[in-house]
Amino acid sequence: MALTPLVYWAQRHKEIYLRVELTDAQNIDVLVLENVLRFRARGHGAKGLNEYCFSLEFLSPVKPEVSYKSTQRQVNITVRKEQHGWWDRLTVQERKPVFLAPDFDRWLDESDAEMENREKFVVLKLIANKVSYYWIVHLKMGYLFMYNLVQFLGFSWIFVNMTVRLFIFGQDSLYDTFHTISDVMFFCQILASVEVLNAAFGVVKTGVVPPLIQVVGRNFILFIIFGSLEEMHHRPVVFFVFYLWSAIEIVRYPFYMLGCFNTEWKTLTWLRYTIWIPLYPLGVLAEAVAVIQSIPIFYETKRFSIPVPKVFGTSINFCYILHIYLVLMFLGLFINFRHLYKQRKRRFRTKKRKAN
Ligand SMILES: CCCCCCCCCCCCC[C@@H](O)CC(=O)SCCNC(=O)CCNC(=O)[C@H](O)C(C)(C)COP(=O)(O)OP(=O)(O)OC[C@H]1O[C@@H](n2cnc3c(N)ncnc32)[C@H](O)[C@@H]1OP(=O)(O)O
Repeated sequence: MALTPLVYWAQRHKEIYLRVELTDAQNIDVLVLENVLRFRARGHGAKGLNEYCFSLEFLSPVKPEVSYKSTQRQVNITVRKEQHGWWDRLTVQERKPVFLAPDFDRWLDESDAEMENREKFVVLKLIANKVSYYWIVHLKMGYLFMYNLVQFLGFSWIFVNMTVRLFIFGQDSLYDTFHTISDVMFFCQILASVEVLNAAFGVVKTGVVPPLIQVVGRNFILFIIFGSLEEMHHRPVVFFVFYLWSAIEIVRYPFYMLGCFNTEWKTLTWLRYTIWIPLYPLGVLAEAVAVIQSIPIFYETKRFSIPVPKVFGTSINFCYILHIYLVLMFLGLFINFRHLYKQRKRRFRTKKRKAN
C-alpha cells in the first residue's frame, strides 16, 4: 500500500515551494491537473523504503507546468501561481492535511516576501544601472577620443604645413596662408562648435560660456573677416592668427585624448595649462589687427551694411559693428583668460595635493 510522505511548503507572490521528505527517491511522478497536484515516488520515507504518494488541491489556480528536483535527501517541487498574490493557506480545504507542515527554512510572511521582492528589484536595478553606466562611459570616452583625434590631426596638419612652408618659402609663405590652409581650418572650426554642445549637455565638465566665446570669436574672424573679404586673403595677419590658433590646439587636443583614458603626461599638462598665457593675448592681438585692417574695406565696400528706416539714414555700415566687436573681443579675452587662470590653478593645486 502507498504511504504518505512528510511535505513542507512555503510560498512567494509568484510560486509555491514543496519539499517532500524522501531520500533517494526514484520513479518520481509529479503532475498538476485541474489545480490538483499528484505526487508518486519510491524512496526512503518515515516508513522506510516504500511507495509514497499524496495529492493536494490548491487554494487558487496554478499553472499546469510543474518543476521538480530530486536530491539525495528530498524532492523539491516548484509550482507557479496563475495570478501573483499571497494565499491565506495552501489547500482548498480549511483543515490542513496531517502530512503538510510549513517549511521554516524557506518560510516568509507576506511583508517579508514583499521586502525580498523589493530587495531583488533594487539589486536588479543596480545591476542594470551599472551596465548602462558602463556603456555610457565607454561611448562617451570613444566619442570624445575620436573628436579630439580628428581635431588634433586637423590642427597638426595646419601647424606642420605652415611651419614647413615658412622654412621653404620664407616671408612669401605669409601671403598665401589662406589659400593653402583655409579649407582645413574651416572644417576644424566648424567642428569645434561641438565643444559648446559638449559643455551644454554635460559631456565634459566645464562651463558653456568659455567655449562659446572661443567658437563664436574664432568663427567670426574666420568666416566674416577672412572668408568674406578677398582683400584679406593675402595679408600676413592670416598667417599669425592661424599659427597662434593651431599652436595651442596641437597641445590641447592630445591632452584631452590622454584624459579620455585617465592618463597624463606631465609635460603635456604643463604645456596645456601654461602656453595659453603668451598665446591667448597674442592671438587676440592678431585677431584685433585683422579686424582693424578689415574696417576700411567694409567701410568702402559697404558689405554687410544693415538697412535702417530712412529717418535714421540709409544703412548702418558694418564697420561700426566691428568697433563694438573690438570691445567685445577684449571682454571675451578677459573672461577666458580668467577662466583659464582658474583652470590652471585648480589643476596644479590638485596635483600638488595628490603628491602630498
Ligand atoms: C557669448 C558669445 C559672445 C561672443 C563674443 C565674442 C567675443 C570674442 C572674443 C574672442 C576671444 C577669443 C580669442 C581666441 O580665439 C584666440 C585664441 O585662441 S589664441 C590661441 C590661444 N588660445 C588658447 O589658449 C585658448 C584655447 N582654448 C581653450 O583652452 C578652450 O577652448 C577654453 C574654452 C577657452 C577652455 O577650455 P575648457 O573650459 O574646456 O577648459 P579645460 O581644458 O580645463 O577643460 C575642462 C574639463 O573638461 C574636459 N574637457 C574639455 N574639453 C574636452 C574634450 N574635448 N575632450 C575631453 N575632455 C574635455 C577637460 O579634460 C577638463 O576636465 P578635467 O578638469 O577633469 O581634467
